[in-house]
Amino acid sequence: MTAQILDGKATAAEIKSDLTARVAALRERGVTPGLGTVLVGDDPGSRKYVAGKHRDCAEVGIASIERELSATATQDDVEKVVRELNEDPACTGYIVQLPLPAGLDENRVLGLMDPAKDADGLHPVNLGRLVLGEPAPLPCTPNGILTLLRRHGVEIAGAHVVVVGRGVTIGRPMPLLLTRRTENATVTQCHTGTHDLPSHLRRADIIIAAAGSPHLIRAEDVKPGAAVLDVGVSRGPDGKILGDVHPDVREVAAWLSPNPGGVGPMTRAQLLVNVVEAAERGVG
Ligand SMILES: Nc1nc2c(c(=O)[nH]1)N[C@@H](CN(C=O)c1ccc(C(=O)N[C@@H](CCC(=O)O)C(=O)O)cc1)CN2
Repeated sequence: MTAQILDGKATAAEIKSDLTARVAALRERGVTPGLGTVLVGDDPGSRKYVAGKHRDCAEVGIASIERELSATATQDDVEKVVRELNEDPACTGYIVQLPLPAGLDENRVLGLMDPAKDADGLHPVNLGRLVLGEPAPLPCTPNGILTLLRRHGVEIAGAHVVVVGRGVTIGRPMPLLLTRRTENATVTQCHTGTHDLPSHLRRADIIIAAAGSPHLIRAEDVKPGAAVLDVGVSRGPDGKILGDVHPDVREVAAWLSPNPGGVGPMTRAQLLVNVVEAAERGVG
């Protein structure tokens, strides 16, 4: 078996094309959605992701508001920018690029954001709403993964999904989305403390690998016919992306998300969806 590709790049392009029409409709009503980003420090990966977000904005007609702080920025400096974006009427939604440099309190920064402008769905109020099943902006990578599966016709209802990872952007919220009544998946959450990871992986219909551990998921750990989503981003000595999934998995899985070109573009597309939805809510 050779896996079919879960093509994030093509799916994100479809989403962006739909959003372009919705943004044009908003602009006709005098509303220009604006995405703010807060980038702290000089991590090249974070810089690249933020630049990509603004390129996407330009593509669909969303205005960009960029705030950059140096690696020596203090907690107060970051919080000041967050307060400014909370008050800025041109900013419909914004994100604080994670991770923040060591020494800064990420949770405190996220908690200071206006939940109505939280384009990442990572504010504690919005994560709480997700737990309670109330409407909220959804975290971009988990929601992007669901969209990617749905648009390729991969059955989620009744599937046994193994999520590997427990970080705030993917691992924690992913099972919350998958176990909603609209999705009806059964989830096993694994992490660095899990004993005998392969025994869990082998029972999965869908594997979501977000551990940041290069080639952690090997072909022999994957049930033939499973769908495998590679979310991990590590870098080889040449700077190229090394995903969590070994390339041989292609011969066993029925569906595989490439990395790059799979979940990453979907994360960016879902961010735009959150910004446009916030602007649409604003006009009623
Ligand atoms: N505030 C947030 N911080 C972070 C998030 C997040 O959702 N919100 N997720 C990740 C990084 N991320 C978005 O910010 C992100 C990661 C990857 C991509 C992407 O398009 N990747 C490309 C490859 C790019 C490359 O060559 O490096 C791909 O997969 O094709 C976009 C966004 C952590 N921080």
